Amino acid sequence: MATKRTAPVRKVAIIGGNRIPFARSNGPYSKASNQDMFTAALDGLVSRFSLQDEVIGEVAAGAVLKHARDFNLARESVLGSRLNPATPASDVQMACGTGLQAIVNVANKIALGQIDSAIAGGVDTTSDAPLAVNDDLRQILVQLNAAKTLPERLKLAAKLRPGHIVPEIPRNSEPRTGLSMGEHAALTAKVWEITREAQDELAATSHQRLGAAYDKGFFDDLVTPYLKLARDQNLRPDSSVEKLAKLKPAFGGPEGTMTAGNSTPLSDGASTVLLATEQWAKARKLPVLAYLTFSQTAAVDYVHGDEGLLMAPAYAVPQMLTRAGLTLQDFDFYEIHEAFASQVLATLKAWEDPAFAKEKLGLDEPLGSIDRAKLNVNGSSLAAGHPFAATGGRIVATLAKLLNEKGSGRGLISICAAGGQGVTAILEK
Ligand SMILES: CC(=O)SCCNC(=O)CCNC(=O)[C@H](O)C(C)(C)COP(=O)(O)OP(=O)(O)OC[C@H]1O[C@@H](n2cnc3c(N)ncnc32)[C@H](O)[C@@H]1OP(=O)(O)O
Repeated sequence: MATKRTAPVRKVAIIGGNRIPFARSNGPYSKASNQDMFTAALDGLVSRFSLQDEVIGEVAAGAVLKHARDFNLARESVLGSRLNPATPASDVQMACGTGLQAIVNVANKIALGQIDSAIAGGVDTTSDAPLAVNDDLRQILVQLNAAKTLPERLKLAAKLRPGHIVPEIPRNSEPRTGLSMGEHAALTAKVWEITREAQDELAATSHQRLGAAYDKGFFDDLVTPYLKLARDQNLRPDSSVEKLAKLKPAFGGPEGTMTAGNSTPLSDGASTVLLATEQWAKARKLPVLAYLTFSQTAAVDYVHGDEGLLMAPAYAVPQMLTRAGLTLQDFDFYEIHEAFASQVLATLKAWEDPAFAKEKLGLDEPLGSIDRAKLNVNGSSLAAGHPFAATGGRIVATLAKLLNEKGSGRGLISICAAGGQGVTAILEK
């Protein structure tokens, strides 16, 4: 492994975060739009850090499922918030990696001296998914709109058929394979021989830890109640391996090991993170929770190759460790997004596997195992839910606070994303 450590030009401080509790799809947020939820998360951050009428260097955010009207989602949310309207904003899209990628984008601008402060995050709703009209109807409507004469319009209107009203519903699947994320993950679970018991144990632990963290007030300054929800709706603190063992397979056929309990639920929610230079924070007497020091993206060829769709972090993390001159064991906390319990376990197994190290990573030795007591210590997506683009902000704010509480140390973030991509980062205190 290389030992050279390349420091950023300016340190990127994480000041804090704010999110709304995550809800289950078609639940309490079913009437809220992406803009409603992201504005609520943003305004909660404004209140928390007294940012009323502040001009922030940039707000970056995204949503995986977006209506056409949300082409400028981040900017519209800024205009709907109490930030100064002179705050510029940009939209980001990297599937489930969107939130973390938005954070990395603005962190890089801070490091390079282009801005001094930023807010980044994401939002998603599967309740208010954008339905599209089918291609034939779209063509007729576009032509109707352009038609100049009544006969032209009548001729086009005569082409309308009852079947045209069937909408195109966005599918939670990969366009190039037609398989859902869950079906892809089930293939990977089989390859890596991930057992049902191991998945259920990870899921139960996630619920128990998230519940305990809420009980001890960990989220009091990270989560703002919204639409009568004070905690993540999916959370079942009394979750147990015995209860989870009773659920029937959801992916991978009748013999499949993946269930509704060890897969993330479809969710709605939004998150934000405040980042800045140390000087900006000092000028406002805002303590720094942690610093974002490294990040990495990677992608795998899941279409033609034998790679699992969600295995890109297995590549991004070793690449990042090499650049940072660190080993997988040099961390106090590991935040691995729980898209599915099987995906977390497959990634951990890949890092332990000598053949994967040699053949896929070109390394003499595997990365090795991690201390599981340090993994997702306050729960993760299986318990909290996973509104796709909002997960990165949830994880960064959680980890920064954990490091601040510890007073020192280092945390690893790993997020898998649709399209065979992965986004990872290192936070340090
Ligand atoms: C990069 C990435 O992040 S990829 C990941 C992207 N995310 C996804 O793909 C989402 C995947 N998830 C899904 O599609 C859906 O949540 C599914 C298909 C797994 C499950 O959907 P549903 O069947 O609607 O789930 P539902 O909430 O009804 O749960 C089914 C049952 O399991 C039970 N259950 C769910 N979780 C638990 C739990 N932790 N403990 C005990 N029981 C549970 C429910 O109570 C329900 O029981 P019931 O049938 O008696 O009412």
